Amino acid sequence: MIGAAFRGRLGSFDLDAAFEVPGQGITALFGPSGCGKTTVLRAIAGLMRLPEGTLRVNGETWQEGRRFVPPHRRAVGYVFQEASLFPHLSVMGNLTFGMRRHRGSSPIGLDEVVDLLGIGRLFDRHPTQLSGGERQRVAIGRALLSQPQLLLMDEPLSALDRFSKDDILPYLERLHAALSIPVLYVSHDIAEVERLADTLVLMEAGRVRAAGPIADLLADPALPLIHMPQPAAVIDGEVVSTDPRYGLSEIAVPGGRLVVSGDLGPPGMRRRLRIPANDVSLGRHAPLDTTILNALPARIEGAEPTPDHQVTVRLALGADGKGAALLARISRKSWDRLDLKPGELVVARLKAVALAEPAPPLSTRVTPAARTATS
Ligand SMILES: Nc1ncnc2c1ncn2[C@@H]1O[C@H](COP(=O)(O)OP(=O)(O)OP(=O)(O)O)[C@@H](O)[C@H]1O
Repeated sequence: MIGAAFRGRLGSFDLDAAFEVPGQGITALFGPSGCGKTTVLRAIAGLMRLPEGTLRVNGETWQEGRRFVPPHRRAVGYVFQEASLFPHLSVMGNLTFGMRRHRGSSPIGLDEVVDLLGIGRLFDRHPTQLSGGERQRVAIGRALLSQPQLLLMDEPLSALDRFSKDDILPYLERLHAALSIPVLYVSHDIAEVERLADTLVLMEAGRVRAAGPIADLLADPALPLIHMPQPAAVIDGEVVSTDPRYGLSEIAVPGGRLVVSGDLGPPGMRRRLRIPANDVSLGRHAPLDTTILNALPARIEGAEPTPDHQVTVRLALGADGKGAALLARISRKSWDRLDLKPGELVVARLKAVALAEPAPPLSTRVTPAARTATS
């Protein structure tokens, strides 16, 4: 468990942010520019001491009352927007600088980091000879080799162009799958957050508006995320089977099974699906004759009107309405014509193409089992 509460004033900015999140997985600190995300991260690293603060990280107290563990005594890896590599050192020199070998029960080895981040062939190069994405991968590797108990990432992709971002995201997903180190990830890009985060801390003007599992917050009618122009649901599932003849995979999700384009890996592999609300339509009956592969029963939980004559319908998959949260954005006219109401059972139709996360460029993903085998 990571419990943080910070209060203080920075110039004219008032911070009063408190949250408690799981001590594992990726937690995104998300919110508009200037809401205090970086300030919270710096306070967690101990780089800034706010007058009132409490911080506990997986059983250790780093700040409380007069107790303040100095930054160099906190086992934190920090990755900044721009990779701050030592220009005079090679990639290898940068990776091994400050490398700690024995901390915790399961130290991360150089080979494992190099393999996870795909940086083996860069060893002899200097930072000026690397692309932005490569530099950032090396910076992440260096942070991991300091054997952190907590990895802090402050908009690690924001200085990269779209192409480099797409290049590096799968590596972050691999880290997520392979390592047990908790990550606090600052971003104001919802697409990044939807793809990576397990938990979301939603910040607004120095306060924490909400904190919890990302799937819940995305579909919460009291929060602004569902009212974004293109809201989406994220659903974590597991590969059941693949069908190479049609290039499809079947994914078990809470409340049903979905057919997704592409080979998403061997049975049992965890996969995250992002389903834009605009790609979901609703009907009262299962379609008899359609090109749509996914038509699942779902219960209507509620509906939020939008300013442009549409309705964002909140659904829970499964006939019992106990499955994963799903969103559908439909026209106000369709909502009225079908006379839909909260509590009713409908059939949610999803376009198969809308389900796949961007195709993984790596032929395999490292699973937790693989890490256990190598550590
Ligand atoms: N040392 C400081 N002195 C005075 N004001 C500060 C200081 N550090 C940050 N601020 C102010 O605190 C507010 C929050 O800044 P912070 O960098 O934490 O926001 P952010 O959410 O990370 O923003 P962005 O997404 O743009 O990076 C801003 O208004 C900033 O100007």
